[in-house]
Amino acid sequence: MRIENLPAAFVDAQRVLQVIEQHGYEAYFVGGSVRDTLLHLPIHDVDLATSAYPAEVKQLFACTIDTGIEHGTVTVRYHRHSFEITTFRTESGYQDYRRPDQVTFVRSLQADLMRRDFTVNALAMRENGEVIDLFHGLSDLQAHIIRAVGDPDHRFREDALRMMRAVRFGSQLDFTIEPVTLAAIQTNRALLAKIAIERIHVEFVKMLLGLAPLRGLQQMLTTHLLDYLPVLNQFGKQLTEVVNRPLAQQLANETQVWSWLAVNLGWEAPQIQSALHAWKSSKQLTLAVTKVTAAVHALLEQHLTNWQLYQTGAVRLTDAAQVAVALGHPDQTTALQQRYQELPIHSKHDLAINGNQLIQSGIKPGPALGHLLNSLEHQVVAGTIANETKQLLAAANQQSEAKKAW
Ligand SMILES: Nc1ccn([C@@H]2O[C@H](COP(=O)(O)OP(=O)(O)OP(=O)(O)O)[C@@H](O)[C@H]2O)c(=O)n1
Repeated sequence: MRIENLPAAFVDAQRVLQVIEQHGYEAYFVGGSVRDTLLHLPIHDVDLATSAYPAEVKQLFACTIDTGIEHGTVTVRYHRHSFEITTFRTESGYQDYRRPDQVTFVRSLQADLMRRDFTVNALAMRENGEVIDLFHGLSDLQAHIIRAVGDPDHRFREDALRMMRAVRFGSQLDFTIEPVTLAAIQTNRALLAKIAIERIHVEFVKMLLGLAPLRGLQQMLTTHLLDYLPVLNQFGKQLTEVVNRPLAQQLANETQVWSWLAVNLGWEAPQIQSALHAWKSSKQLTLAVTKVTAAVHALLEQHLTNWQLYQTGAVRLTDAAQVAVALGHPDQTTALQQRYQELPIHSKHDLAINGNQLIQSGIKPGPALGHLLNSLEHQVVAGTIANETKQLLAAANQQSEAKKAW
């Protein structure tokens, strides 16, 4: 089959393919961009595969970057776009990091496609939009099936992360995992123990952001992939209940994913922090999830204070409101944003007084001054004092005197 009118993302890449072909090599679009074009989904990166060796590719373009030359990948900069061009290759038994000594460059497209994970990811496309389908990827795409290319045991032994990827694509695309492939996940699950948590993390989050996240979680439970997921492996019983509760709305970002899990699993701040630490998450994400989860709890119990609104911030408030919706509660996004906008201040910088002004008014520098400023911030947010310099100065001096006398 041939795709007419390729999306705009392919235009410069088509020129790159033409250049390679004009020099006598084969070159194709491969991977996710072909799959997603056929599914009419947005395209992220356009990856190219070629029979030319990296050194040969480099000779053809003015601007190239050696992104992974030992694995056969050269990045070509063309009209301000970047394309990863990878020499056809086969790999044997790479587990976590692609080992150059296990990569063999080949001159055949078929050998390259054969070592790819799933049939829907093993499609190639010529510059003119003609699809090359050596492993029945098109019929699986039409039938919404995730199926390993060839023997699933081989594919999973080559890279155990593919077991997570199967579940991820199943949820992301709302596709069914073909039974033999699914059974092979259960058989090979222990191989996941060798995979770096950072890679598992990416797939797990994409899975929960997908169209069918509960089915994905259910598959992690039934195949026992879950046993190899840090911290969550201790929550099998609770997760069994989670998958039976409907998700009223798709989760929209990673903060929402972890907050939704935290609320479902009853995690408080210390548990969130240790779980996200085990999953090697950034401090920024951990802080966001801690705040959003606390806000969701307060929302559900209907006692979200102004101070909590203030501390959570506008973006995280929307995340909290959306997680509450996903949990089946009414949408409070607009009401919360309005309450937030009406707060007298939105950060410490908005306070009509600062430390220097307090010192000039006779208050001694030191930790007590910091406490005093925090207390003024609290009072302004709570609405018990106006955000007005004179009033704040008077209140500060009064509170500082009262402390001294005490
Ligand atoms: N463990 C892996 C990872 C990738 N691939 C192959 O490399 C391609 C590109 O991989 P990647 O960019 O990780 O995924 P995409 O399929 O492009 O999907 P997405 O960008 O949505 O993650 C895949 O389509 C697949 O053919 C594979 O066979 N095994």
